[in-house]
Amino acid sequence: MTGPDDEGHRPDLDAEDRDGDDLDLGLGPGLDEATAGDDGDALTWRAPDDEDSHRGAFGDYGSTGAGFIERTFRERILLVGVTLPPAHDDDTEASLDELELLVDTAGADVVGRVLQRRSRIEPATYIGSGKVAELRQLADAVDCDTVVFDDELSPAQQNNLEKRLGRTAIDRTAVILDIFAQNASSQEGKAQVELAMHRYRLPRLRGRGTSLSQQAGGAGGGLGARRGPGETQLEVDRRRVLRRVHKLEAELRDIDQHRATQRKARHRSRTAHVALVGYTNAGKSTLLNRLTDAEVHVEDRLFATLDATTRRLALPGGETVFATDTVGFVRKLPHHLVQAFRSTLDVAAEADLLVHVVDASSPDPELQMAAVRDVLDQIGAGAVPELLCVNKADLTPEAKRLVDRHPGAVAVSAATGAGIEELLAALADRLRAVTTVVSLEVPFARGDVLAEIHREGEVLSEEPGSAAMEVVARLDDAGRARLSEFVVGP
Ligand SMILES: Nc1nc2c(ncn2[C@@H]2O[C@H](COP(=O)(O)OP(=O)(O)OP(=O)(O)O)[C@@H](O)[C@H]2O)c(=O)[nH]1
Ligand SMILES: [Mg+2]
Repeated sequence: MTGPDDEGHRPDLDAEDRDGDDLDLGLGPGLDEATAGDDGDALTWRAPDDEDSHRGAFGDYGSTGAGFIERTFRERILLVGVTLPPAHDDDTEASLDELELLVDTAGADVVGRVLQRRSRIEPATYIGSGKVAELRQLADAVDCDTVVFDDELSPAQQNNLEKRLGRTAIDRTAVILDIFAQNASSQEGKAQVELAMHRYRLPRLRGRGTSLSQQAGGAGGGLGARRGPGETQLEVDRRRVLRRVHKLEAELRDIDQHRATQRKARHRSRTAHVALVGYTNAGKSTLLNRLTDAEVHVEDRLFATLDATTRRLALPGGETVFATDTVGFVRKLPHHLVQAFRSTLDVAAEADLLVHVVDASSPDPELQMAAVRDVLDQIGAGAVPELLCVNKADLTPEAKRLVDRHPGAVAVSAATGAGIEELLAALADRLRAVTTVVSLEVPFARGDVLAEIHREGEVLSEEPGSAAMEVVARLDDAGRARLSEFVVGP
């Protein structure tokens, strides 16, 4: 989001056709309704060539990361949190601590925070109107550029707050989207983030000021930006964003198809698949690097990883599994991101086992674990068996306490390597429990059956016995049933 102009106001705040409540389109419906109208537009509207670049409708965040937070200077930010029953102020403070870390990661400075205890959210302004006036005074006094609210603001709330505060008001979602935009590096990651940003911004598009054609200057003012008869600038803007949304959706569908083909190949090989999941900064990438030669980028930064990396991992006993590192979770992970990152997150839903990595040194590991399970439920991975891996045991004795409280959990330090052998042994054990390893005896003459076992499952060992070939293989229930006459043991 752009910073204030010289008078300390965003230009679009003064646009007369901005009436917040009229613009409250809601997130999903706003998109659908506009989507429906977009097909007709295709006849009268030709995109200028530059539309294909990553230059998004609101700036260049596709490639340079410029998102919601100004990057030419460090914005001064005020945080606002509301305590709703049954939560306590401590919970709000903890959430604001995390928001402060997010804002810092996005590259801005927090200059103060404001808390309000309420029985419910004020529909028009999120906080009470007296509090808004107080907030305005404080914002003026500390000369802040932007106010960040800890929960998602509706487009109307955001609009009303900006009018009354005389400065940019954004929410936690925008901050997280901003960080994702800065960190995306692969083509897929960039497309996913840009899509999430557009979907988030679409219902928040405003009449003037933020006009795309005005912002894009000469390049964007081409044929496509011309208004049709009776069409407002806002409609033109929406149309353009929707075109971009559709293009990104198509691009991601292609990538997803490619991914599905890879998945099918892995599935055919019947090799078990383990996904590393967990809160952001828990040490998932460090752990994958420790377990394999993945060389995934590791950083003491939130959301360092946005792409899934898969590597083969050898377990004690000789079998090999696939292990995938993936994007970290956070409390109140924006719904738009979860949707846009669907194909990346599917890895968890399709895994045979999740290794849930938790940072024992974080302020509240149990809360982070709960947040991770929330997101897992959201992405359809709630029922996948989980092995809890308590990481950063080198930093705190809390790791041992967590393991005691969670039977089956393993404490490790991905950084030092302590506990890794125990983790691998536990992994092998748990995988044995979720897929079936069976022993078979196949007459030497039945090469066809041997071939079938190789096709159906993963052969772990194959040795000639006295009377027949002795095979140990991982099979699913159906394969086991088909080959039952050769099965001699579990
Ligand atoms: N002391 C200590 N630090 C660790 C350990 N594991 C990871 N770290 C550090 O924690 C930070 C985050 O590690 P990552 O592996 O990037 O964490 P991640 O879960 O992949 O994080 P995101 O990809 O951002 O979600 C880095 O600075 C790591 O060096 C550990 O066992 N002990
Ligand atoms: Mg990572």
